[in-house]
Amino acid sequence: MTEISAQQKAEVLSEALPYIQRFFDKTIVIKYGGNAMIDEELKEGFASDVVLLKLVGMNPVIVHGGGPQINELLDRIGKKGEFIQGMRVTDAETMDVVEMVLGGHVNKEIVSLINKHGGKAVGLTGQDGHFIKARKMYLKGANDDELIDIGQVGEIESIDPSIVAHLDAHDFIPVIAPIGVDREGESYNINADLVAGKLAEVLHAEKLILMTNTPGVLDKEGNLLTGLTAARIDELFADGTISGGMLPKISSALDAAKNGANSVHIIDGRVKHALLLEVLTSQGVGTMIRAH
Ligand SMILES: Nc1ncnc2c1ncn2[C@@H]1O[C@H](COP(=O)(O)OP(=O)(O)O)[C@@H](O)[C@H]1O
Ligand SMILES: CC(=O)N[C@@H](CCC(=O)OP(=O)(O)O)C(=O)O
Repeated sequence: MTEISAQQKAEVLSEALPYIQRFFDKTIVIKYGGNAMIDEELKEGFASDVVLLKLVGMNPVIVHGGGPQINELLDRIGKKGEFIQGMRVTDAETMDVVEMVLGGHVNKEIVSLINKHGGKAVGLTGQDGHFIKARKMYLKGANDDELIDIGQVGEIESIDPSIVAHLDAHDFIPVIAPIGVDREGESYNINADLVAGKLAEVLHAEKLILMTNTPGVLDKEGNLLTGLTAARIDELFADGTISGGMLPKISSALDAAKNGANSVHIIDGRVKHALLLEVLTSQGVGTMIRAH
């Protein structure tokens, strides 16, 4: 990194003032993808950024993924992770692993890192207070009437925002694992992008930030698309530019942009302090998704 002078440092800090004013007391939903949890330095940087945003008066709400971490544990028990349209095929044994990894290890690691940096993080899954109500999801097949069963995967029926709002109001930082529950108490594995998007809607978030492992959405030549509207997204879906895990990500980003989140961004979580750059500087990185 090139050295910057004391004067330049002061200017960077001063540049944050209008953003702090604009986002004071606003909710920022941050999806921390499993692919962005690469090394300790990045994870520490993420945790300290979250604490900084909270201390300057914003309400960060974290939803985390953990896809690669689930794959790692599946590998260890000799099971291969399988995805269809960006969704994990989840049989009963896989669901146990999902609950262990998302509700256990990954959630607790993020909570503990935030707390180490001086925040007051509280870990939750949708089971807590039944706040994420889910039902079994089926994927659409090639023909419209064909439905694909992918096991214990859920789609969101509703999210009760009150627990998160209570935690925010008392200076806690909610850290949410994407597990939902139905009326019978059955757990469902939900794609974390869907939970983050819906949460941003019900909380009327100022920002939804999806942190992943690409510079943003790329076109077929690999160039970064800095802004996308619904019409352009339809074209990119149709010509196959968007695939795999980017499918649910863009769908939920667009739904959130249409239904209540003020601005929606897909950013590169492999960049150190990507969160601070996005929220507190004019160097917003990645792709911004807009309804129109
Ligand atoms: N057009 C595209 N632009 C960028 N990434 C894409 C695109 N289409 C598919 N992808 C894939 O989507 C991945 C991000 O989704 P995913 O693996 O689910 O990440 P996360 O764990 O962060 O949710 C990228 O690493 C890339 O492989
Ligand atoms: C149904 C489904 O696909 N659930 C995801 C939940 C975790 C997730 O979304 O993690 P990333 O954000 O790191 O991809 C999974 O099992 O991998």
